[in-house]
Order: sequence, then C-alpha cells, then structure tokens
Amino acid sequence: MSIFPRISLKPEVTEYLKSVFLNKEVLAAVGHQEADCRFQKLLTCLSHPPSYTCVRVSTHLAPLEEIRHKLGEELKKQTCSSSEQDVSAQILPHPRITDVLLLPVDGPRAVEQLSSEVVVGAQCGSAVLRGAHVFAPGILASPKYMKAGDVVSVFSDLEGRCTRGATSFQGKKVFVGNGVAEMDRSSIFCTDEPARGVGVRMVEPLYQSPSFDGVLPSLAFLQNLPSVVVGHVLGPRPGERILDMCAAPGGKTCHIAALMKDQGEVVALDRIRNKIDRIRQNAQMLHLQSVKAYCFNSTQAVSGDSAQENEGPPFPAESFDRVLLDAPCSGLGQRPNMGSTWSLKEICSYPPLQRKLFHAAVRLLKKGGVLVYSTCTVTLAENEEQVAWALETFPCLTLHPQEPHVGAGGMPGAGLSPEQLRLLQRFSPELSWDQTETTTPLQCRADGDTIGFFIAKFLKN
Ligand SMILES: C[S@@+](CC[C@H](N)C(=O)[O-])C[C@H]1O[C@@H](n2cnc3c(N)ncnc32)[C@H](O)[C@@H]1O
Repeated sequence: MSIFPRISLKPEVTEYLKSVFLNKEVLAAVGHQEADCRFQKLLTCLSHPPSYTCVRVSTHLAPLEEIRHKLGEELKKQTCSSSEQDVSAQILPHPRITDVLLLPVDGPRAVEQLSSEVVVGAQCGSAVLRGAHVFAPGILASPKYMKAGDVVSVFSDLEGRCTRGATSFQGKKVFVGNGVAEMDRSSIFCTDEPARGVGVRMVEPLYQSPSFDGVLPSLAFLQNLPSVVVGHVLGPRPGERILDMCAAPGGKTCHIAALMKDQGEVVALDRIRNKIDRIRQNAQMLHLQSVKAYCFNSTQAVSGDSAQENEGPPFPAESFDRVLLDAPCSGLGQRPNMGSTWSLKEICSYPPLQRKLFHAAVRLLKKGGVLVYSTCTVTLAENEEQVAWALETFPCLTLHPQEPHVGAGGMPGAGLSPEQLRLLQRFSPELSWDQTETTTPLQCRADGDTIGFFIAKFLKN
C-alpha cells in the first residue's frame, strides 16, 4: 500500500532517471504508456520498504531447519506469543535459495501520532522503517524539554532541511512511528562528545519487523535478497582463492567464505580504513577464518611485478579463481529511500571509477575464472552500459548464465541483444509493485519485492 510520497529527488535527477526508463529501446519494446507507468511505480516503491525481512543463515555452522527453529524461539521472546509454533510458521525458507529465511514485515500499521515530535535524518528514518531503533547521532530535532522516558512521535526529514539541535521542524517530513526517549535532550545535543547509543526506542513503528539486535549473531545475518543471490551466482568452491574488491562491511565476503565451507582464501579489499574492522568483526562473528581483509585502493591492486607473491595487495595478474566487483554506485535502488539530495553530477561520477575497478578485476582474474559485477542502483550507465563496454573492451570476457536467476532480465537501452539481456539479472521492484498490495503468498512475491539491484556474470576465456 502506498502511504509515503514518491522518493524526493532533485528535478535534474528525476528527469535523468525518466530518460533512462523511457529510453528508445524500452519504448519500442513496451510502449510509452507502460514505460511511464513502470517509472512512476519505481518512484513510489523506492520510498517504501520491502514487505519482508531477509535473513541469510550460516548453513556452514548448522542446518537451515535447526536455525529456523532457534530463530523461532528467539523471536517468541520478543513477541510474547504463547506458541513458538505461531512464530516459526512466520519464518519461511526461500523456495530456491537454500540459506535464506524470509520474515513478513507487518505494515503499514495504524499508529496514532503524538504531539511530541522527534525529527531524524532521512537515512535514520529509512533504518527505522526496516526495524531499527533511533540512534542518537540520527536525531536532528527534539522537544525543548525532552526527558528520558518521554513518549514521542518520530518523523523523517525528507529534504535534509532540518537543523541539528532544532526544537521543532515545519519542513517536509513523514511519520515513521512512536517510541520512548532513552536520553534527555541535553545528552543528545549539549555534550562535547557526540552522543552514542539508542536515543529513541521504537515501541510502535509504522512497519513492524523483528529486532535482530543480538539475536543469534553467528547464525542469522540480515542481508537483502539480491545480495545473497550475488554469492550464489559467483559460485565459489572450497579451496579456491577469491577476491572481493569492494568488500566493506563484508556481507558478501562472509557469504562467499561460508559457501566455501571456510576452506580456501577470501581476500577482501576496501579503500576506507575504518571499514576494514567491520569486515573482520563480521568474519569473526560468523566463525570464518578464511577471510583476509586489507585496506587498499582496488584500482591499484595489480602488481607490476608478476614474480612478487605477497600475502596482501597488490597481487600479480591472474591470481584469483573468482573475482567479485560489488561496485561503489549511486545506490538509487536502495529501499526505503524517501529522498536524496544528490546532484546529477554526483550520480554520474560512478561509471568512470567502476571502469577503473573493472580493468583491475579482469587482470587479477585467472583464465577460465569467473567475474561477477553487481550494483544496488537502477541506472543504465552503471549497469547494462557497463556490460556493453566491458564486452567490447575485453574480448576475453563472455556473459555467462546465472544460478539462481530469480530477478528480471537486463533493461534494453544499451544496445545489448535480447539473448545478452536474458543473461543479466536486474531486480526491478517496480515490475511487481502491484502484487505487494495483494494476498500473494510471501514466498511467491519475495523475488520481486526487493531493492533495485543488478548482477552480471562473466567468464574469462
Ligand atoms: C557497495 S559497497 C560494498 C558492499 C559490500 N560488498 C557488502 O556486501 O557488504 C562499495 C564499497 O566500495 C568501497 N570502495 C570504493 N572505492 C573503492 C576502491 N577504489 N577500492 C576499494 N574499495 C572501494 C567503499 O568504501 C564501499 O565500502
């Protein structure tokens, strides 16, 4: 059900996206009316959360059914339900992906707004809609005399206009639920050190999903469904050497290591130093020893000296059996996302960086190896156009079928053939937005009701 306004973007960005979704090839394939309808649905569904929570389970540590049962017991404690059976029945295995459990999100619920208002940043508001509490750094405005224990309504600032420390805000905002303040206003805004920890504990969120805070940390990992698909499409095998070029916080790195039963080596690189700790923490939490994380700019990850065999980067050419390039991107597929203040220039800054990373990826991959390229965005320039460019630039690459293939095919517009488009996997929530309003069972609608995402799989010949 649509309850939020469409995603709020700069007009130049909306126009750009419109030109992508109504490009000549799409118009020739489905006609103007259908193409425009899909684009409008995209803008609407991006501001709403998916209707379920996706959990990747550690099948390297325990069987799926055992983890499902344990999760049922844990969640029963949260819901105060009388029967564990009721809760377990709500935790559904994905029909095709053997390490995924799906939990329905209850929402939008009828929640009454209160007179005391806390305003949070758009990113924090989106996290609340996916089941998080409000952390103190996300709070922008609160009532002048707010004390710990006060019950407040939480609003998300849509256009990034609310000033930090304000006592009220009249700009564009949307209600995301009610909660109880855990800190006084003075502890949030009037300290030398930035406040940390939960600022407002959500008790009546508009969208209710189970809290995974501290729940089976080694067995249950929250991850968007397309991100889990990436690991399977890469298809790592025990004993192989894998490179994850843009790895933090390490969700896919850890999945790859788990799929390899922790046998072999998964090298995880990321350019941002403090994100490397997150990769290591996640690997440790999931009991994975095969992950080696380094802070490094992956565009420089190929060593000039082919004889130099370092443990860490840079690496000689053809060092890896498989390479994952989960590229930095404009992130326009993320849901829920009620608003972005990014300019068109910022959005268009990604393709050149993605191509530099691609050059390094191809060189680092062994002949006969697999390269997977993925993004969480919906533009052609970062997805199908990159595939067309790669096929032309690297004659050694060919597109390969993906398993599982649960998303749609690629979007026309980059000059790829219908056969090539069929080999690509684009998760396009706008195509099944109408189904989220029906009684279609969760397991049937899950593959369509995702974030916007793109996956291409190449073989190096
Ligand atoms: C889409 S996120 C990766 C998400 C990650 N694969 C996961 O599943 O948890 C992209 C990451 O690329 C990193 N990055 C950006 N430019 C990079 C570069 N030149 N070399 C290495 N990492 C880079 C960013 O710091 C960011 O963490």
